[in-house]
Amino acid sequence: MILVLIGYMASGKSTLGRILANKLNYDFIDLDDYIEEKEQVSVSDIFKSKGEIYFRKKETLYLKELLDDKTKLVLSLGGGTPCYSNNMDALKNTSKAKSVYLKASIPTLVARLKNEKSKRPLIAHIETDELLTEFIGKHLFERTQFYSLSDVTITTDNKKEEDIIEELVLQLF
Ligand SMILES: Nc1ncnc2c1ncn2[C@@H]1O[C@H](COP(=O)(O)OP(=O)(O)O)[C@@H](O)[C@H]1O
Ligand SMILES: O=C(O)C1=C[C@@H](OP(=O)(O)O)[C@@H](O)[C@H](O)C1
Ligand SMILES: [Mg+2]
Repeated sequence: MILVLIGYMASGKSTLGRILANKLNYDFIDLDDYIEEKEQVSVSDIFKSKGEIYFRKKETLYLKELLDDKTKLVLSLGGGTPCYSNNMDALKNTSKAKSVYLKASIPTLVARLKNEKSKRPLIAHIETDELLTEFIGKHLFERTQFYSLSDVTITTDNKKEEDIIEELVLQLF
């Protein structure tokens, strides 16, 4: 089984994925970290030097590699992974993978992302909270059609990490 965490930037995929894997005694891989390790360059630097399209190609390549090779894995995707190439089809078409959408509201995402813009190239240049709110609103609207294809959806607003994990385990098994 590969449990795949999906959701917008700062929905908690990387943080919760690590905790979930630990609880289940599964391996944990964060796709962004995996790409950085394989390419020997940070995600931000890939966007800067090679551009987003190059990043999306690598993201698809490594997602498929992990889906083929791994089992007993919690895999946290990047926020854009389900929305490019045929990545969501690849997830839906393997019986090995179960996908979880970590749903968070725009205010929750803004509150988290305003302090963590620098490591996220798509929003690093956005200067005010108002502009960030507007960007996230439109972007999340475009992406929700992909996120909603997940097998399980968990709302995460105002919930502690441990409580989300508990809910997740109950829904998954
Ligand atoms: N349930 C939660 N409650 C409060 N803060 C959270 C929660 N989940 C994640 N965070 C915080 O939000 C930020 C983004 O989390 P992260 O795991 O990096 O998200 P993602 O990988 O989805 O972009 C981090 O600072 C993390 O500590
Ligand atoms: O939403 C996106 O398109 C992206 C999200 C990031 O991951 P997180 O969702 O973990 O921030 C990272 O993959 C890259 O900066 C692009
Ligand atoms: Mg992450």
